[in-house]
Amino acid sequence: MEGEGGGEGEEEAEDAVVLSSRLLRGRRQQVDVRLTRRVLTWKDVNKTTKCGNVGFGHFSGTAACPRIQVCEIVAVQDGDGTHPITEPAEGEAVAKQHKKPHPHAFTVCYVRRSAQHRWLSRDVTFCCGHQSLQRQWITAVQQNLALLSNRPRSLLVFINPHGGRQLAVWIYDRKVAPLFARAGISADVIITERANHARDHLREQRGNLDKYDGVVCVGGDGMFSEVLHGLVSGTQANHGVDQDRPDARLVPCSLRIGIIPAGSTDCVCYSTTGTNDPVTSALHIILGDSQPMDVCSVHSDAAFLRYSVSLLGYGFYGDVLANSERNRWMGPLRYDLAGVRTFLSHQYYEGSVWFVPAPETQRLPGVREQCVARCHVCQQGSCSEKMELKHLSDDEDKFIKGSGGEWRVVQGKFLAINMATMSCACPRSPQGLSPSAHLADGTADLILVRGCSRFGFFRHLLRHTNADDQFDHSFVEVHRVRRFRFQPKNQQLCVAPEDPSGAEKGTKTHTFSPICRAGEEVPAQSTWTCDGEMLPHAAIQVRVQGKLIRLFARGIEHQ
Ligand SMILES: Nc1ncnc2c1ncn2[C@@H]1O[C@H](COP(=O)(O)OP(=O)(O)OP(=O)(O)O)[C@@H](O)[C@H]1O
Repeated sequence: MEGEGGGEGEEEAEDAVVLSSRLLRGRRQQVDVRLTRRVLTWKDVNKTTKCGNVGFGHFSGTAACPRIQVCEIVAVQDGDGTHPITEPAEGEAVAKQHKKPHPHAFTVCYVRRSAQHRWLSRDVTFCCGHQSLQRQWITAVQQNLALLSNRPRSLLVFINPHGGRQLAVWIYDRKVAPLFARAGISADVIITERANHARDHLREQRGNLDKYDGVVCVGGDGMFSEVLHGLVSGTQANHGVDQDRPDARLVPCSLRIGIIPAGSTDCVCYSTTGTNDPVTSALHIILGDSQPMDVCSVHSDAAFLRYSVSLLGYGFYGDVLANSERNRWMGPLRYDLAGVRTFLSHQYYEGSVWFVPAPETQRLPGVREQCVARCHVCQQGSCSEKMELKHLSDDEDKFIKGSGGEWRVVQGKFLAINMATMSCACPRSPQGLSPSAHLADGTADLILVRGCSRFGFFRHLLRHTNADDQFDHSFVEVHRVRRFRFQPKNQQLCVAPEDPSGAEKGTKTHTFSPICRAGEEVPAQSTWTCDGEMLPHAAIQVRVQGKLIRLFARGIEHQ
């Protein structure tokens, strides 16, 4: 990450003062302003507060001595910052417009943290005594910013005008484009005209994407999935990798992906930034952070089906999606309706689940340690990302062949089989489906919900929305896995059990519900939901591909 020094000498260089002047902050406040390679800071000359003696880089910012990390500066420009993107209060904006700008002012736009992981862009304006000093300051800050090599300069942006509440174009034009422009990012924008437009464009143009530093999708998880498929498939095609082979080691994508949330769920965005706020996401993109992410490749016996980064769900979640697709016209409300219907049907499905567990060194789910920014679990083996990927894959093979790594099997009747490659947090479930799942540790969490009472299942679901442990039920088991297979028991006549133990043994046939009556034939197979898209196969095999993509995101910061 930018701003992290190497040796002592380098740290000293980063703390050496690049420029220091007495300026006016706004119109009246006299401040001493200092710029190092890492930090811009200032202190009120009329206040006696000590801001650190040697170099401003060593004190933490206070109200009296604010401090901005250079790597969190969005832009510097001349003028007094009457820019609409900082969204000042209405009266403030009007008042500012009527003020005559100071002739030698310059404004620094930077990231400020707000509650619940939201980032805001804020301006601070300094006024210089003469033009040459103003130019000196602007040039010095710009030169510092130019050293931040991770920042994107050129982006390809796809906007889905039909996602979520159909506000994607408005969100991009009003909240994101002005920030990109201010940060000096050029963007080629494509408003999609049909489903899979973005995916097909990325595949077809895969030879012409070198001019971009990344691809941004403005939409929901479905839109992200399109971009993911376009980039991953294109990369494999470029490298001659046959993605139909379930054992193929996929080549990581070189382009990073940015997500501007404008969908119904925005789970990928929420799980990687901690919020679903377009301005926050735009700022993550501008700062050029990199969050590696695991991707699951999903195959049927015959061929490649899809990639997944969040939830593969069979049974409950598969049925919710199938039911909700019929009511797309209802918008996000369709998920509530489908959720209630599916819950009331209380349907379970029989089959066999095989999995290769992750090595014991990798923490098991249940330990509520969240994946956070610069997560030490995901950073294990801190060589280059490509080396790390090779490392993981080699380990994986040894592990699978080795004594502790054989496939394990669980058979039974399941209300839900979920495989979460990330926490799957979203505004409705802030902890997510698997709160301690990691974004880039090469594993996924397999959550098996066996037959249980309707009340028990309700309690389990309810715990997704609060801080209680949703795995703390006798009918839920969780495994951290690297590979997974599912085979449904075909044409099984399923009967909802009153007694969960009866369900486990498959003996009890008494039913309790007017919705699912005794002896009523229910479909023997559910469908899979793969990151919100339906899969037409019940029998699948899945492999976690470690750190296959990178997002423009920092991960969730401690607050
Ligand atoms: N121009 C378009 N017309 C119709 N469908 C589109 C278009 N562009 C993209 N799509 C498809 O729309 C689907 C839904 O889009 P998106 O994910 O943006 O919104 P959402 O489904 O409301 O949100 P979420 O996936 O977060 O629940 C995606 O599967 C995408 O392939």
